[in-house]
Amino acid sequence: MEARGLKKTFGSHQAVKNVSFSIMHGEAFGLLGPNGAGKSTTIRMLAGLMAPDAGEVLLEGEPAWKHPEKWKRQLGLAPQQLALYPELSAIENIRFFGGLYGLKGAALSQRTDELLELVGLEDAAHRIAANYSGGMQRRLNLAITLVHKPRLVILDEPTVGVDPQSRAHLLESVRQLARDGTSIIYVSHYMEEVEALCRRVAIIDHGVVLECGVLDQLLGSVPTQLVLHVRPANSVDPVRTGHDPSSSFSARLQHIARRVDPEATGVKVSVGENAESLPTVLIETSFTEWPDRLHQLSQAFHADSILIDRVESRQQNLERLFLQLTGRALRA
Ligand SMILES: Nc1ncnc2c1ncn2[C@@H]1O[C@H](COP(=O)(O)OP(=O)(O)OP(=O)(O)O)[C@@H](O)[C@H]1O
Repeated sequence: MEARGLKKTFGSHQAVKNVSFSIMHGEAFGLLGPNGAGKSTTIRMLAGLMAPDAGEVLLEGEPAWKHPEKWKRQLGLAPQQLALYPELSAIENIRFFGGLYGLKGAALSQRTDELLELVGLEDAAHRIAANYSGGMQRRLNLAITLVHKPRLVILDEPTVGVDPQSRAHLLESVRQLARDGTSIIYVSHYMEEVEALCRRVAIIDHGVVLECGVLDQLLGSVPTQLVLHVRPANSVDPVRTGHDPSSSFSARLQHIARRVDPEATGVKVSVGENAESLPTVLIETSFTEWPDRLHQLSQAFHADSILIDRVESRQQNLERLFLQLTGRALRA
């Protein structure tokens, strides 16, 4: 499936300005962005629930609107708002929605059993959904989405507000789907879920795709960060005795940092960062450069009687990629 140049405006608000990406057969694709980025609007257009103002959705290279039956059969959307009947049990819900897709008899019974097992609701199968926890309702929502065995499943924030047990169940169900060859678009603002499930991602903000590609490659463009926790080697530590304000130690560090990195491109001194309120030194470089930088700094510190207590490596993750792309935290 491909989204090509999708646009959507509500009144004067351009919710989706220009969104393009494609999902390949059998892949788990993450659509990531903060609240209000335009994710739900995009997937509504992908699922044919909303017409774009411009652009189009392609299914196997053909405009999807030309084949509405195929579009409906091949796609399953689990929306953020639950789409189930609370007064029916899990079995009744699955059977009802299965019936809408023409399933009946032994095939419907078998599919119902498979789905109850996939989402782990066998024990609660006969209880009415209104009495389920929020997480169990989300799991039933997923089962209903899958009833017609769609080849592509779109999951819109499937774990928002669910308990840890249901979250684990949902994530395992998604992994199982992926193992079985179902294509998945996983929409979320939980970076760790997208990192755990998806091979490729698109990062969307203010209605545009900021980055799209293989997750590992995108993360490779995030600079390596090492935080050096340092202290003066002298036992009569001026910082601790109060004779010397920590700013003077900080000034020593600044001086060394500028000697090692005159352009101030990758070595920063931050004041009062660690538990002892001592300054820390941040090295930010490409993956290949950090060993040289660390070596230069440790030699300079040694010459100036400064000890490195600890070196902490910060993870290259989606949170930092988003920060690099937008200058903002993803959760903001
Ligand atoms: N039917 C609508 N009418 C008016 N504005 C809308 C409508 N649907 C969405 N919007 C607005 O469009 C923008 C994008 O909304 P959308 O729901 O697509 O974002 P999102 O990335 O899915 O965020 P969230 O995770 O909060 O749902 C938001 O500013 C939202 O308020």
